Amino acid sequence: MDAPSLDSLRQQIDAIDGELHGLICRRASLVGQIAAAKPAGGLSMRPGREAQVLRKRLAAHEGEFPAAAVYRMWREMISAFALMQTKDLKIAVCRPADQPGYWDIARDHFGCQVPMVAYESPAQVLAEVRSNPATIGVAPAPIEADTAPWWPLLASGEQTLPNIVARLPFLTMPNARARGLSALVLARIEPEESGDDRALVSVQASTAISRNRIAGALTKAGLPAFISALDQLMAGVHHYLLELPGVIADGDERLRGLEQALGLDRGSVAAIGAYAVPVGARP
Ligand SMILES: C=C(O[C@@H]1C=C(C(=O)O)C=C[C@H]1O)C(=O)O
Repeated sequence: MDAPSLDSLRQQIDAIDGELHGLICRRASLVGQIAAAKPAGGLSMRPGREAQVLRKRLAAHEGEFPAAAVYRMWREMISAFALMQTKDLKIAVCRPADQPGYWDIARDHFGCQVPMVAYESPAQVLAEVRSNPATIGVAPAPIEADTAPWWPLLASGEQTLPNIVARLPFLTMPNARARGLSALVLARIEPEESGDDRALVSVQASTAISRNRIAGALTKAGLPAFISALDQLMAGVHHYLLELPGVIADGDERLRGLEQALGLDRGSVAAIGAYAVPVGARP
């Protein structure tokens, strides 16, 4: 049998494009119905649900077409749908002059439609998020070498403070600048379960606490063992950032138990968010 002509192959591609486009429009109208059922005002974004949708696509993917391209296409759709639901959605990105990679990370996640604005420091990003409930922040993920960590600012419990709701990149894009960078997403919504998550708990103390003591206190409070514990000293106060499996709400009584087990005042321990565990690098 003769190989099909280029014309006929292109006709098949045209037919597929028509179907794909039609399906995207159908998806959009379902998102419209979901949006109508959500409470008015505030952010429509559901980071846990988004992570589930993306994990499902990546797990089901096979063939030569790159998984990263599938991922990027879904991110573009989901972000456009998020903007359809929250018209004044905006992304405030901490993109220091010498770190352009954070811009790529944000754009790979939030796509080409949602307005993005660059700021020099995490404190500026936080201020933007606090001044507008429809602004989402992107700030460098904490590292111990940081001399002015931003995450302790999330622990005061004030009304306009956001939560950490995602970690980026969820999937590393092959052509992103500065691969290896990680960022956290800040938004004024509660973190939600995706099925594989890390809760972030901040502990403030006037004296140093050993990792062993933290581990013992977590057990005593009925909390799971920490996966990592970052230790930062700022203005004479020790700040610990604990990563625990799952999602922990700020009102969780076990956090009060942790304060007691560590002999700390009420308010010294705070849940500052959670993120869906990224799938990492895939071709
Ligand atoms: C459609 C929804 O709104 C947003 C868009 C999503 C999508 O396009 O799949 C998923 C989660 C939300 O961020 C939803 O809440 O399900």
